[in-house]
Amino acid sequence: MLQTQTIVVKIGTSSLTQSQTGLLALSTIATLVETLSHLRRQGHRVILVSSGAVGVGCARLGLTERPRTMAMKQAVAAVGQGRLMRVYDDFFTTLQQPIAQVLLTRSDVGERSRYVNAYNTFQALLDIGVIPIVNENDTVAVQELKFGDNDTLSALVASLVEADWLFLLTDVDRLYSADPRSFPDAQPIALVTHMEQLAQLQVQVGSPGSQWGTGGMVTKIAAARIATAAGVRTVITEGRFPHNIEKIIQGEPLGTQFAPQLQPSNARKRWIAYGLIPTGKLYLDDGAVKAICQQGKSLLAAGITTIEGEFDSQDAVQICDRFGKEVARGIANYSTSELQKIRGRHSKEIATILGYAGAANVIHRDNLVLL
Ligand SMILES: Nc1ncnc2c1ncn2[C@@H]1O[C@H](COP(=O)(O)OP(=O)(O)O)[C@@H](O)[C@H]1O
Ligand SMILES: N[C@@H](CCC(=O)OP(=O)(O)O)C(=O)O
Repeated sequence: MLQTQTIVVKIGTSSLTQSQTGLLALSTIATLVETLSHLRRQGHRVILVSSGAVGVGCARLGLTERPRTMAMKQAVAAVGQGRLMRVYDDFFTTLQQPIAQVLLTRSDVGERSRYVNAYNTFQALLDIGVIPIVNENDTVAVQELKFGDNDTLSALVASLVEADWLFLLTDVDRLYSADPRSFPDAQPIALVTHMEQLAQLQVQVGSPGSQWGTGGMVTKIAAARIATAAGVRTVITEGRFPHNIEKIIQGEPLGTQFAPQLQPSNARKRWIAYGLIPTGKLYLDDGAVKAICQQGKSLLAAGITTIEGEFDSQDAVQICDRFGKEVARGIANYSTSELQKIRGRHSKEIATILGYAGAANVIHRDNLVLL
């Protein structure tokens, strides 16, 4: 028997609802509930990240398309989330499986103490055999502080709980070299051992497939990047056949599997990379990019060419090469206004320029995460 695994399963609106009517896909939900309850009874720790609040809310209110304004989306999500949980509770209760609702916003993981608190709550729920059902707290999240899509949210949850598996259930059986709806000859991809492979294969990810889905494959691949960096094996597979989750855990090569990185970053670094919300951007010259990316050095003021955004000391910033490609994230020791004065200058000059002695580096390597 397989040792206890922590398994995060994310199901998208496209799998939870019928494409024509927008009504719930009850047989899919029933099979999903059966599968997850079975995994629980085998001793595994299971978390479900479920979309569908907006989709179900629309169906309940008889709306024929996804609302456009933020306030209306939030209102519709408030209608749908309760309905969705009611359905899950009915199904799971039939199998005597307790569940819990966990609604998160971006700021819940952006602050270290709340992140740690969320971790503790998940562990407590899993310890007592509950399946937490997670969604973004759509009703209160403001645009700038939204995860925006549940693929990303599920990857952050998988990283937070140090899961073994993340399953992204959707309405295609796997990732293809291009969107199979538009390119019927697109080639299926079974295994991705490292993310650069996708660029080498020139995989095209298109736009969301269904009327209700939000992110298409773009957000699923971004999620796979976050999760695999945290050591989580990630699988994109078809939501219509939730039983496949068990087959995949037992080794069947279904869906597209993304191998976990062998040396996952530590919990604090993962939080710096994906929990914190960056408020600025630093552009580096080539020498500085090499120093931080290849030599494991701290970032010095001398290598910074341009600064964007308004941030304070100890805020998170994105670090980009001269082409604007993000190469790392980190916590800055200086604010925007301080950095404007010291960028491009030698560390020894900092005290004279600012009139006080600060840190010798702009971002210490312990606070720096390569992406
Ligand atoms: N390279 C690709 N391989 C597979 N599907 C793709 C690809 N590019 C785009 N897609 C589209 O992504 C859709 C799934 O995304 P989405 O509708 O957002 O689902 P969900 O609601 O499950 O998150 C598929 O229906 C498919 O049309
Ligand atoms: N929080 C939103 C989900 C947004 C989302 O990512 O949807 P989907 O692309 O269907 O996974 C909802 O419950 O409707």
